[in-house]
Amino acid sequence: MDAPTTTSADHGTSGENDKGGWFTPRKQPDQGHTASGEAPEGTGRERTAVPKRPVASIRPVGSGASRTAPPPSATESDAPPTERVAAADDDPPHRAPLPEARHDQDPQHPAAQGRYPQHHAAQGQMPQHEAGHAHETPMRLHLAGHPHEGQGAPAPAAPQAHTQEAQAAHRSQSREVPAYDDPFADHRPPAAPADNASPDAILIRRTMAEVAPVADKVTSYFYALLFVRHPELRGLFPAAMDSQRDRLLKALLTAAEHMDNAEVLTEYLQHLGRGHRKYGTQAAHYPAVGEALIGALSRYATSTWDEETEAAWVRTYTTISQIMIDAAAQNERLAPAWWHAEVVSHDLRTPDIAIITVRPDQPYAFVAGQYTSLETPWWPRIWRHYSFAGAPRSDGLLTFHVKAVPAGWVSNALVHHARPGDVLRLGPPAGSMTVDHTTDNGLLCLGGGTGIAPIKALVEDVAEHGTRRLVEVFYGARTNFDLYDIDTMLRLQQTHPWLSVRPVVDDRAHFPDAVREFGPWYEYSAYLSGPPGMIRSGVHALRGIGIPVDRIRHDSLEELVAAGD
Ligand SMILES: NC(=O)C1=CN([C@@H]2O[C@H](COP(=O)(O)OP(=O)(O)OC[C@H]3O[C@@H](n4cnc5c(N)ncnc54)[C@H](O)[C@@H]3O)[C@@H](O)[C@H]2O)C=CC1
Repeated sequence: MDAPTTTSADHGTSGENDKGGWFTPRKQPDQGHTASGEAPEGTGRERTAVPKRPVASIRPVGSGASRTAPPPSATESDAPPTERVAAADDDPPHRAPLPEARHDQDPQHPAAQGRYPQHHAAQGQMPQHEAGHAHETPMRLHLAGHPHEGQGAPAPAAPQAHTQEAQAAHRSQSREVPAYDDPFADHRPPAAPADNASPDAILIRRTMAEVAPVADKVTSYFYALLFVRHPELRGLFPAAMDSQRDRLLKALLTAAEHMDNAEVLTEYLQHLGRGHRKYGTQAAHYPAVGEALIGALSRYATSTWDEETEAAWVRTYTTISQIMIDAAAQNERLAPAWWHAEVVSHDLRTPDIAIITVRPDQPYAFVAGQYTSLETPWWPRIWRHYSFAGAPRSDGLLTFHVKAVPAGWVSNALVHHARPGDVLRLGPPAGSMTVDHTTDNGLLCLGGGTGIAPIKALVEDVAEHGTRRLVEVFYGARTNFDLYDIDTMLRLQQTHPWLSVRPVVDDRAHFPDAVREFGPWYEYSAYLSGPPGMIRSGVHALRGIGIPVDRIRHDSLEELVAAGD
């Protein structure tokens, strides 16, 4: 997924715990993992030496109370904040009494003569490939409903070892919890009736309703307050605070709004807390963020803000931050905050799509279908999401499919500048679009464009488990040329008799409709990966052919929609 994650955020830094913030986390922060060794910014062919890890990342945490306050963490200096908001240095608003943190409430070119049918899946022989795109072996495509008859099961493969931590992380992610961001974006529950909502939730929602029309102003003011009061935090943010800057604020507000949905919220916040380790976020940063949050809300919710409301926000933010802090602390024992990964191969498949393989500096456990966040040396602190284009490998290498999109900083750097020897940074694996090995349902997979990457991983995962499961892959592209990885998919089809691959060329965005011509799909679980619009129409098409929503998996639409790079 080429979805940006977190150019912003979140994380401030530094805060010394005893500096009079209105909120003091109950647990004192552990020594943080600050971002360090950032490569010089540039757009050219700078080569970057592998930065040294500043701190051993894995260590016991102990109880929160046993942790000690960290030294100031900002190791990078950056441009001063450009956001200026009137009264940014106003006196802080009236503060409600500090609450105790409530730990107990933790809650994818064949040649142009290709004959892939337009708007429906291909049948018959594949056209030959153009020069530079590998083999010319015509391959016969299966017809839906027949490809698996009389075919044997694939040879069992050795089970892939995963670390306890990766498995735990995988288990912990339900469909209801997108990997990042708004946990309710794809499955937004109906708002709890006012009389079922907690008193704090009612006050929180009242504030949210008032500030909604001026959300942009609240966002600007929030960051201005944060950086003016805590300029040391600015270095943890990207040099350019673009449209993604509000992801932290948005996440916090979303969480606050759904405080009554403790189960989903807790899982979301724990993931959010773990994910923020790669930014160098420390427990002591949370008060600064909380102050800015309250400051911005109180400034713009003028007609509804009162002591009671502020107290509700303080309690709510305290709970939110404590869950994130605890989750990050627990994760410190299990995994590094981030990994360095050296580019070992760079295969430019089309003028704007590259298949990039990297070697992490430490073991990197993940589950097929997941994705990671990735930072390049050219654009420090700008992270983007990419899916692993394969199941875990014994040599530990990881592969990504990257399409350079207009104005895409990270994607253009990766496609047009990255070369073997360059060193990237990776965040932890995330995502729940993974194979459920507890059933023997068939897999109906739709991969649009570079969205074919995680679909390939799912196919490899099924192959490694050695079970007889039918896998039907529809590979959508706007032109034949855009089927940049069809060779690989067809080779997999030749190897695995249970696998059927159907390229679907369509430039009118009707790709998902192809599945309607095949089936039936009653005994299948569906997996969707591609542009947001494809996901939406795909879900619609799949539900229309009788696949229940709980058997349809895809990554967070919220993240895909946010993809600008
Ligand atoms: N690189 C990666 O690891 C991953 C990328 N993605 C996402 O996949 C997308 C790939 O973009 P491109 O390769 O430029 O894809 P694209 O825009 O060329 O579209 C790919 C296919 O989806 C169909 N499609 C596009 N919009 C549609 C709509 N609204 N309704 C129905 N069908 C539609 C197209 O007709 C085509 O068949 C990006 O949004 C990326 O974020 C998703 C998962 C992994």
